[in-house]
Amino acid sequence: MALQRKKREHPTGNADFNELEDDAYESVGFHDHGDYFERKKRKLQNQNAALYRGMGESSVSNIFEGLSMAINGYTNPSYSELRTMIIQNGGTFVQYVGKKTSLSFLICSFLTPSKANQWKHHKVVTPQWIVDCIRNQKLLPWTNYRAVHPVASQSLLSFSDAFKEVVPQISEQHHESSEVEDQTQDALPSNDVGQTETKKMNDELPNSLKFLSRSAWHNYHLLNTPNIRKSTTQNPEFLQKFFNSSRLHHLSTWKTALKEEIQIMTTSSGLTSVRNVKSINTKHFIMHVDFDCFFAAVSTRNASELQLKPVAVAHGIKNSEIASCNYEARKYGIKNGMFVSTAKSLCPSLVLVDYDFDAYESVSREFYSVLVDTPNDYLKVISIDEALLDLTTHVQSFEDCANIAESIRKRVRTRTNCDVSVGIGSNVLLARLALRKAKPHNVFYIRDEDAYVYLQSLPVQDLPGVGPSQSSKLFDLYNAKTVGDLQKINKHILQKTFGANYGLHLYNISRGADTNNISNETPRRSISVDVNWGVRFVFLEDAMDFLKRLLQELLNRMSKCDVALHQLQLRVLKRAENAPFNPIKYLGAGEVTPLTKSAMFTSATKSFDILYRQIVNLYISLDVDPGDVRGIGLQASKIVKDSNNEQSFNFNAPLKTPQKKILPGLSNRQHTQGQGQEFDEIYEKKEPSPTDTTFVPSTPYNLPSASQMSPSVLAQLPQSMQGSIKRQLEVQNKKFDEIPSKLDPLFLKELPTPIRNEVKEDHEITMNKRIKLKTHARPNEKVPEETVEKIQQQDAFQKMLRPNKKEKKKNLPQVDLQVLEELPKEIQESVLEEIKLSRYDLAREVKMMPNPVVTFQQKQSIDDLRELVAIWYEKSPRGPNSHDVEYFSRYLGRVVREERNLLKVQALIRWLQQLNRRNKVGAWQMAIDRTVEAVQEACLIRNTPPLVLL
Ligand SMILES: Nc1ccn([C@H]2C[C@H](O)[C@@H](COP(=O)(O)OP(=O)(O)OP(=O)(O)O)O2)c(=O)n1
Ligand SMILES: [Mg+2]
Ligand SMILES: [Mg+2]
Repeated sequence: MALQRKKREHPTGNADFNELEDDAYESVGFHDHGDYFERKKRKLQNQNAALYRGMGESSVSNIFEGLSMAINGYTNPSYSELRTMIIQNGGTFVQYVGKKTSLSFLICSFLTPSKANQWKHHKVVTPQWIVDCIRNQKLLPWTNYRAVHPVASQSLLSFSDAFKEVVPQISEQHHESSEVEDQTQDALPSNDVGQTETKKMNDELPNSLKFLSRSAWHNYHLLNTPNIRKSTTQNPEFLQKFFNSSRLHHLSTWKTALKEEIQIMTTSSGLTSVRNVKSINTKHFIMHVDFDCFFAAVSTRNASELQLKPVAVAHGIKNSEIASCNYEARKYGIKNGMFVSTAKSLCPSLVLVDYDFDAYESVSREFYSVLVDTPNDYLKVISIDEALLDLTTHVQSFEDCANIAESIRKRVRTRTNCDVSVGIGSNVLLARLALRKAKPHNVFYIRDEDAYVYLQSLPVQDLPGVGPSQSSKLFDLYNAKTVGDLQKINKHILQKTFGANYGLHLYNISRGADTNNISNETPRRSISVDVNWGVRFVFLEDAMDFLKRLLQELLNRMSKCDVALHQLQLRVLKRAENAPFNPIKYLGAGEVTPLTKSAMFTSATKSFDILYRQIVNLYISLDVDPGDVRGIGLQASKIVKDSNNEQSFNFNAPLKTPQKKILPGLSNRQHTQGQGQEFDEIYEKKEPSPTDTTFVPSTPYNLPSASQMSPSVLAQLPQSMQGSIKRQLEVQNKKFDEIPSKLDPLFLKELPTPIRNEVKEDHEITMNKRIKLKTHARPNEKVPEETVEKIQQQDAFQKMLRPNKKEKKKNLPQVDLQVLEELPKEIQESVLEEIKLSRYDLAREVKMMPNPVVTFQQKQSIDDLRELVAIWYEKSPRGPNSHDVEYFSRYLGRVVREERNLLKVQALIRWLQQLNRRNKVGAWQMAIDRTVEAVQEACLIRNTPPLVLL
């Protein structure tokens, strides 16, 4: 092909940029980056002009003639090589893209998801297209070189469809739907992103993506498919839709609502009189009522032809779970919770039906109204389809109970067209075991005298609280498979093996004895929001964005209950090591490792800003790669009524025992709302250990535990302060005149290390001096232990009000309580404000909300700052100027102290570390060390734990 040699016009006109050249090539100090961009722009324009001017000699072909092209991001070949190739082969190079429509091609290796979205209707090709076109001397089909994959030609799943995944309204259409799902699965990047492939991809990646982990990288690709993206946490409407479509969320919300309603109904109608049956000697008659295959039965209640066929309720696609299947389906071995694909392999004619949440709710209402109309001593909501009734004062025998049960069954059947089964026994355990036998469509009771023998044939796992680990231990150690085998094991041996309490529990339940009282309601102690489906992040910012939305949801729920929290737990499900990137369940969590981290707040809070800041810290300290997050949740615990901040919150009953401590306590297991059940199982409902807990001083007066409060000191305080402190002490349920003998070790343990050390040190140093002074003891005289302890306690409290050395330097007001008391109230308050500030910097946190954003070279977003840093690094290959390092370190320090944005600081330092990872330039490493040092200093000043930088 003959090479065309002709002079072409500069696309931006024939402007000569020579006169601008003087300063365009000067070296640039880091602090001058504002100018840097302007000069860079001019420099490039000059280079383009030069290229066009000299084209007469260097033009090699006209294959790109008439095409305008721009380059975006990091490319290989480089930006300038590509630019030369385009121009030399007849193309028009567009440096700054104004209107996308006038551009023929955008050349780039990768686009960020948002840019990919912006460019989805344009021709975006990889640099390889330019290279190959030139190599072949013709325009090759660009579609083979797409950098942005088109919105899939496959049928799209709308967001809600992705939850429904298919919409077979009692139909055989699921075959169609499986196809949709299969295509979606095809669109998923394969689980195994091979090393070579990763390397190849990395070579072409722009800097912002180069350092992504394999899992984040995988998610990046996954999320490039718009219909998948819509179904994940990346969708701003995700949470709302998730909760609307989540069966577990519905189940838990219904339960809470039902409990409240039933309590109101039974109290107002006077039907429930649990007090009548208090006596432990009374023989009880307990009834356990539960719908047979609830969802499946409700969904088919008006389709009699389906009732004889095997039917299951599920979202429809093969990797979704069966929520409920009818008893026809169970004949094939199908069970609730099984994957659709497994169920279909067991029974190919299985009919899948969709969820009908409204119908479940209305059927449940009918059911509960039947129960409320049944005379009873106590009615306990177990779930939407299940309840316990205590009939003790209304019946004489099991036969009476069975008659009532039959009547309940009949009435429910008439009203709902669905069946319930009923189990009866003298305690909850026996009623529950009887229910199992009664199912489906029946009533069964176990008399006390028959219980021992009846239980013998049951497998040990049928007993409540006997899980796989206990049953395998029983089998391994004692060859015990059935309850009969268990009955033969000596009580003491059981206690030795399983601990005193659980051993005794096993011994009792194997004999049908159950000490659980039906009316034992545990007060609600926590509220949580958890999401374990559709969670896919690429960048840290994705996780943070989502956590913001999750926190808002948690606060909405808390506000409905009118509570504030003392403890916040961040729960993360991390992809288990070696678990595939694509779990079997579509966008599910797959095999995960649960991680938790908690923050304690000494005074209850519901402030978005305070909580969000802690969440950022908690997330950072968990140090999970965003690409590996498969589930994420927040739990508010140690909740208190917001209005008076004094009582433990309880939905169901008046407060039994006020919480002993505000500080990390030893409360019992927790109840949760929301998507919590599954999470709680995963997290084993355990209280966080102190090492998992960050202590966040958020109380206006950061009290030592109540045990350290001296009444005489309290009495000296101004009225306003006394009131507040007393209220806090009341919550701690301590009498003011109680002075324990020792400093509370738990309190010390929960303080952040620097503060704990300070408190300890202070004690040690001052102890001798003060004790001698206070007791007027002679140098060698031994002061009684008791006196020493008392003085120590008073010191601990006084210390709070005493400015430390740093504060003295800052000329903060010294506190003289008598003077303070005499001051006008406003001034008192402002002085106290200062004290607070000096002690834990809390006042500043509250006053400064929202924190001022500290800008740097007029930039404030992490992305912009990263770009600046990248240019800085690129421009200083042998190391940065020391002034620039100082300048940057000071800036980061301010971000910690003023903007209080640890996330930003962490992102920037990590970014620098990443930039330097490849070349390992010593001078840069020193610069990084210096910035880290500056940041840690700032953390110290701010009194926050040191930043985790790995
Ligand atoms: N992990 C769970 C537990 C329950 N459910 C829903 C579907 C059930 O239909 C309903 C009631 O739960 P049951 O345990 O009572 O199960 P079924 O009523 O379906 O069957 P059974 O006849 O064994 O009670 O709650 C669910 O979707 N997911
Ligand atoms: Mg049921
Ligand atoms: Mg049930």
